[in-house]
Amino acid sequence: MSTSFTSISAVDFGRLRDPSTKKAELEVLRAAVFDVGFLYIINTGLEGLIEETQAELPRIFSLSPEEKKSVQMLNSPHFLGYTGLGTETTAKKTDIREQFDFGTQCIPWKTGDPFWKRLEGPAQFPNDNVKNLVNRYSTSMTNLGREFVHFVAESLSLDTDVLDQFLGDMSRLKFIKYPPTTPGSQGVGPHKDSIGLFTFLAQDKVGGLQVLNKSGQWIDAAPIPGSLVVNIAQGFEAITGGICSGTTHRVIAPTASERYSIAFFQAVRLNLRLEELKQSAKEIVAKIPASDDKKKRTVDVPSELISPLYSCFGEAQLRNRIFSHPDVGEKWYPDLYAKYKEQVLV
Ligand SMILES: O=C(O)CCC(=O)C(=O)O
Ligand SMILES: [Fe+2]
Repeated sequence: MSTSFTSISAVDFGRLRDPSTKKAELEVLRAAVFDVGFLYIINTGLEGLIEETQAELPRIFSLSPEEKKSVQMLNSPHFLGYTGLGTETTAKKTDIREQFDFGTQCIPWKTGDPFWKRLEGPAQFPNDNVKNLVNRYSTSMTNLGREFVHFVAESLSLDTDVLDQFLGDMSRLKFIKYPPTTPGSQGVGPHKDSIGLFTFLAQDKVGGLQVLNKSGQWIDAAPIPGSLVVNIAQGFEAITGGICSGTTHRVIAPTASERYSIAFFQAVRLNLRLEELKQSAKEIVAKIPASDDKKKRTVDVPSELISPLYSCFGEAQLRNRIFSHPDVGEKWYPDLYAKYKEQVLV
């Protein structure tokens, strides 16, 4: 999707919420979502909560190694918990960051449910303060995310709630710390967000986030205090038949001080099947402002979400998680790990 943009637009939620300015701002939103795939949203009303949560991150990451280990992701069949430095690889290089993955509250998997439903379950919290903060932040982001997809639908002159049918139950929230390191190091390597419909990211003041345009240039997504950076994830890519592909991005590791960020991955409904998706997405795809040439374009990076190998989004996402965290995948899903290892994405 990414054209040769050289800057990233800011979409003003205040103007979207005001009937007298909404129409003009929906145009800005439409161009940002459908031509670039990356944008800032400002004036959401969540500036205070974002600031408060950012301010807590240094304290949370300075918990003792024992406290972190007690909530490690390896404990969780839902891929929720703490992962330490150097355990993640993107684009064949080791990422230099540590993370806590949480999930929004949901009805957990029970015996008899489909196997992929086990992706959803309780989060692990190191203490009650973190639990309260995570739940408060997640609730606000869930509401904001729903409001955002309503505006996206309206920007295409579609019914406001047309995208609601794709929303899932358990969104994922990730606290991330990048420690300072040698110049030119990889915080996280070039990637598209695999899980979710859209990602809503709050970065601190340090910088380092970059977005790839179609000419192969890395464009800085410089910090704007109180804003959220929003980008298309592979769920929305699938809904648009690949026309709106996720935009590749990366983080250059900081050199002088820690960098902290908070990523909210908006859930896609796990029981969504490919056939059902194609059918229900038709109306949306027809309205997307792209050339016929672009409409025919297939997705450039293989995506589990639109592969016929997997029965539904839930299975596709489970496969994705198993490979992103092979130690967790092999521990909790040994049979699937062995099966998926043999498959090549088509
Ligand atoms: O930390 C950031 O600014 C971006 C993180 C990111 O892209 C991701 O975790 O998917
Ligand atoms: Fe990302």
